[in-house]
Amino acid sequence: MSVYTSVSFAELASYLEHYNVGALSHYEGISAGVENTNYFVDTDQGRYVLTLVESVSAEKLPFILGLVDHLAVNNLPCAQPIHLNSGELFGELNDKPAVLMNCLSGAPLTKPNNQQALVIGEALAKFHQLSSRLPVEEYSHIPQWCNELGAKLFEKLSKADQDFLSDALMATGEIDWTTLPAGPVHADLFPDNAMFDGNQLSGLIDFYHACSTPYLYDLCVTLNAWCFDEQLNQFDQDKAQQLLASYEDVRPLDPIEHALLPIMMQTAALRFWLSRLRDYHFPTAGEDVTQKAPEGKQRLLKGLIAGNFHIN
Ligand SMILES: Nc1ncnc2c1ncn2[C@@H]1O[C@H](COP(=O)(O)OP(=O)(O)OP(=O)(O)O)[C@@H](O)[C@H]1O
Ligand SMILES: N[C@@H](CCO)C(=O)O
Repeated sequence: MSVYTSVSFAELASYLEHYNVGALSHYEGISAGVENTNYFVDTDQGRYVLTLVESVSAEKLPFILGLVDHLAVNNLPCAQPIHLNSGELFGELNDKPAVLMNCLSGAPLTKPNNQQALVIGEALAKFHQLSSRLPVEEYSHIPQWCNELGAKLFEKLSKADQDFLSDALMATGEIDWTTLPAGPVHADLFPDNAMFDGNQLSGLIDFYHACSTPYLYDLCVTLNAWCFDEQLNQFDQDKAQQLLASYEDVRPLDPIEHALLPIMMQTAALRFWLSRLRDYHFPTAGEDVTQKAPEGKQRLLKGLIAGNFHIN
């Protein structure tokens, strides 16, 4: 469970008076998630999810929540922010930006099956089509981000990992990102950020990594996360092909995107190896904090570089 910021019943009850959601009856910390503080909130009108945003600053929230609103209004299944009585999409509670969302049915996935991967490929392509109508804001150049974080982590690594990191940074740094179609993307569409009722997608959640960057990067984050089993160290090529095909049924890739798919999968694996190393070596203090193991992403990156994990 990740609860970095504790909230009392009285504090929450008073905060909810800024919304038209009824009176608080019960609340509990959510036993999942890594970066933000989440609570289930029950009122006499229903169940909601409150997020105290720890991972990004309040200045980024108009972009992030504006994107979610745009997707939801255009019928992409996703959690919808509840407006405060003032019309705002977020408020402040215990010095943290606070977002109240509708509570989706179903559960986040741990081990997605092929049908669910197919559903997510289609949803992601629709996401990209819809977001391409929005302006490119909050552009994120992932290789530069990796370089900066890699430099901070370097001295914490073994000699072998230092050499491995240097080679990976050099190889992934060679992509020309300016040629790739880009726009606002989710950037963290792991199975635990998709709520499913059986094989039906009830909604995408956790948009706090959203930024503008190439759509291909977002697709590769998703392919890596849905098709590589970190425990078994297995890349499911069939599942990856199905996810990619369902994506391309909606939004076919450009030839340049096809050509850069393998190296972009390496970039996406590198990005999450580094962020997990950061969380391990520079942990954020909290009451109860979940971490994900960096080794899984490093094994994925090694397999992608060796050419053992690929999509035909
Ligand atoms: N709108 C929602 N409806 C139902 N459950 C939700 C909703 N939003 C979040 N949850 C629950 O809360 C959990 C944690 O949410 P979330 O993934 O956003 O946390 P996080 O700390 O930002 O995650 P991450 O690990 O990706 O950084 C989810 O796994 C899900 O069980
Ligand atoms: N989805 C990320 C954690 C949150 O960004 C990971 O699995 O490392």
